[in-house]
Amino acid sequence: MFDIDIRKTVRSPKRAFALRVAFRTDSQRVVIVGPSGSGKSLTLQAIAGLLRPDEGRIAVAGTELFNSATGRNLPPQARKVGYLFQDYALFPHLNVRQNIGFGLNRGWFNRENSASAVAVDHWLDMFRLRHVAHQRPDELSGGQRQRVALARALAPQPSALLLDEPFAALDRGLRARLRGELDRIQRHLGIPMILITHDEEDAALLGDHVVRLRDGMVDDDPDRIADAEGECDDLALPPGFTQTNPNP
Ligand SMILES: Nc1ncnc2c1ncn2[C@@H]1O[C@H](COP(=O)(O)OP(=O)(O)OP(=O)(O)O)[C@@H](O)[C@H]1O
Repeated sequence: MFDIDIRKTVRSPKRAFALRVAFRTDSQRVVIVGPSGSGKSLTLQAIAGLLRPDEGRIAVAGTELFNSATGRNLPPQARKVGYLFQDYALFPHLNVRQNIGFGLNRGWFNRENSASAVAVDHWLDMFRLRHVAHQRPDELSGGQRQRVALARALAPQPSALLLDEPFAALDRGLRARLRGELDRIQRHLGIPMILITHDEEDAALLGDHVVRLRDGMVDDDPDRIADAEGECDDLALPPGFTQTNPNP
């Protein structure tokens, strides 16, 4: 289902980060977990076609999307992958219905045609959004915004779904509910997905295949990941702060 081998070095003026990620799985449900800065988003961007690897090969659901050896590099729109951004990236001046239909109507100015109207109705019902269909993103709750973004990513019927920290902006209760909802919807649609997260609970429920990243590489030793998550424990306090409870 996913055959990924990405090598990419990204550089900022003071630092270079080397991404060397390879995994292959027949599972439809992949979760990439790892600490901040381990290369999760870069990996997802490379699969979506938003970042060109220096070398490697990317194949999803039997379609080769990138191969440095042959020069194949499908543009993002030809990859047919739905991408859910961390901040959802909804269009602020479009209502829920228009956001979901955006990819179906191909452009800002195209009027909704009857086939896409039926399709949008379907997604509004599936995600329980019909009662807010005419509201704009700033008039929605966090959970509703997340469901609109998911419906918009799924509406063009992509061959795979890529989710960048889909629950990060939500509180714990909502997070658990929407995690369950994504679980049901993925099973219902049978769509291959890769989800990236810091949260082991996401990995436990949604990750039939779990890829652990550290420092840009796949790490098969979970204890080392746990160490990395705790790295900030040893940070010095800022000037003027006193530690009131050194051994909580
Ligand atoms: N365009 C870029 N140019 C230079 N360095 C970059 C660029 N994008 C990301 N990086 C660096 O690459 C590393 C991995 O970034 P990435 O966004 O993939 O991390 P992540 O695991 O998704 O982190 P987080 O969980 O915080 O979102 C980071 O150290 C980051 O600073």
